[in-house]
Amino acid sequence: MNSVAEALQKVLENELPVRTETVPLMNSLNRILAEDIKADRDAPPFHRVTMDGIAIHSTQLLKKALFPIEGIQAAGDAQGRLLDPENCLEVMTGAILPENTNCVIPYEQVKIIDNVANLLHSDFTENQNVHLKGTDAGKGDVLLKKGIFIQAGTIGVMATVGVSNVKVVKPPTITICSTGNELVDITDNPLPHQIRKSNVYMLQAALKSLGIEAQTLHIDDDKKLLKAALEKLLHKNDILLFSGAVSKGKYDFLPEVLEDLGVKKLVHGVAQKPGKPFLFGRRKNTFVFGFPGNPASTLICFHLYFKAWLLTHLGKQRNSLFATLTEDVSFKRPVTYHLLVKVVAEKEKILAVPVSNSGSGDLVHLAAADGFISLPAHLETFQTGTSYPLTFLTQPWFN
Ligand SMILES: Nc1nc2c(c(=O)[nH]1)N[C@H]1C(S)=C(S)[C@@H](COP(=O)(O)OP(=O)(O)OC[C@H]3O[C@@H](n4cnc5c(N)ncnc54)[C@H](O)[C@@H]3O)O[C@H]1N2
Ligand code: MOO
Ligand SMILES: [Mg+2]
Repeated sequence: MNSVAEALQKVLENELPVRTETVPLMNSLNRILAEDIKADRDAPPFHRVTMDGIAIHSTQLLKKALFPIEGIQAAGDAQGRLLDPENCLEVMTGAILPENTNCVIPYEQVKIIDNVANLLHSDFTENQNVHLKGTDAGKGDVLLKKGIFIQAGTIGVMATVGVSNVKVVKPPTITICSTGNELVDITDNPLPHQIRKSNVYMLQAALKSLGIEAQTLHIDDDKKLLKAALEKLLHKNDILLFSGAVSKGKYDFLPEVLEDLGVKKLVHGVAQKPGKPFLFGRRKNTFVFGFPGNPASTLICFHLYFKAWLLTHLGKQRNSLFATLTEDVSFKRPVTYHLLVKVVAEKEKILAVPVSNSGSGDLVHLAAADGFISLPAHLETFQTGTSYPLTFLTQPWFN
């Protein structure tokens, strides 16, 4: 059986062809940037006043404390000029610094009587309270690199350099398929032996938080129906996400039907808990992920294999993160144990507090976890204070 690292490697080495599209700026939120964004001028574009007050020339500070006011430079006014260096101009935050001045003194530190500003002290320096032109970036500098996830701050940067349409990665076409005769829709009243198909909604939500809308389809545990549905799905999609039907049951037809349809199985079975029967295969440029049906197995495999693969090929730089156990854990089987945890920040450490649960079918405690830490297969005891790789379930763009 594959180790987690081997399975991940076998998934990651499959190239996902990437398409791009240009969208209006506001439609780019939660998408991946597909072009570098450069500064169209210096940032800031002019010497920007950062406090409301008076602007003077700093050479006057040693000579005098009284500065007659010549006028006002407001934000939005074209650059004015101080005519007499012994005078001052009132200036407002956001204004361009007037010519012949180089120092801004806030109103709180002057007293104005009869249109003359009296400095309360002389402890000011050149460029004080001035955000100098080009401090943050020069014209032509790359401000945003392709491959980043577009968030509010990123939108702000693009707006400031006048990008109204932006090139982003086009999401792949994905269908999420549930399998199982026990499953009913969420609007149905399940009979005692039935459950609602929660995995479909969970996967749809996980994709949505990556900015991807997916279709859904339910297929009953029937080999012929599954084959007919799959034949169509393989033609219409870049990616198929299945939940269920990948294990050893009499009605777990997915592996066999995929094989019949020429889908090459590259992974089936991983030495991990949960998620042992995880399946990954491809037919040409259509990729199939078979997540084991138990909810925790489905969501953990989604993050560990599918998301890792997708983001890698969409050009997103990925972070690795470790979290420190807050209690001793033992797990005696020689497989990687993905332990659900709450994540707590304490001083410079990220702590992983185990979330007790009754196994991979326990959706209630899955929802209470922030993520999972992966405890290596070659150890049986994991002591308080030791650290392990953390995958977030709740911070979609972090890992
Ligand atoms: N003899 C063996 N039995 C099982 C093995 C094994 O190795 N040998 N593996 C176990 C493991 S581990 C898992 S995980 C499950 C995986 O099973 P399948 O992927 O075949 O999934 P199903 O049998 O169809 O369903 C399992 C479980 O999940 C529930 N489920 C399925 N889809 C949904 C959905 N959309 N929403 C909510 N819940 C769903 C389903 O009702 C079952 O309870 O197999 C073990 N068995
Ligand atoms: O994926 Mo299974 O948990 O190991 O039930
Ligand atoms: Mg099964």
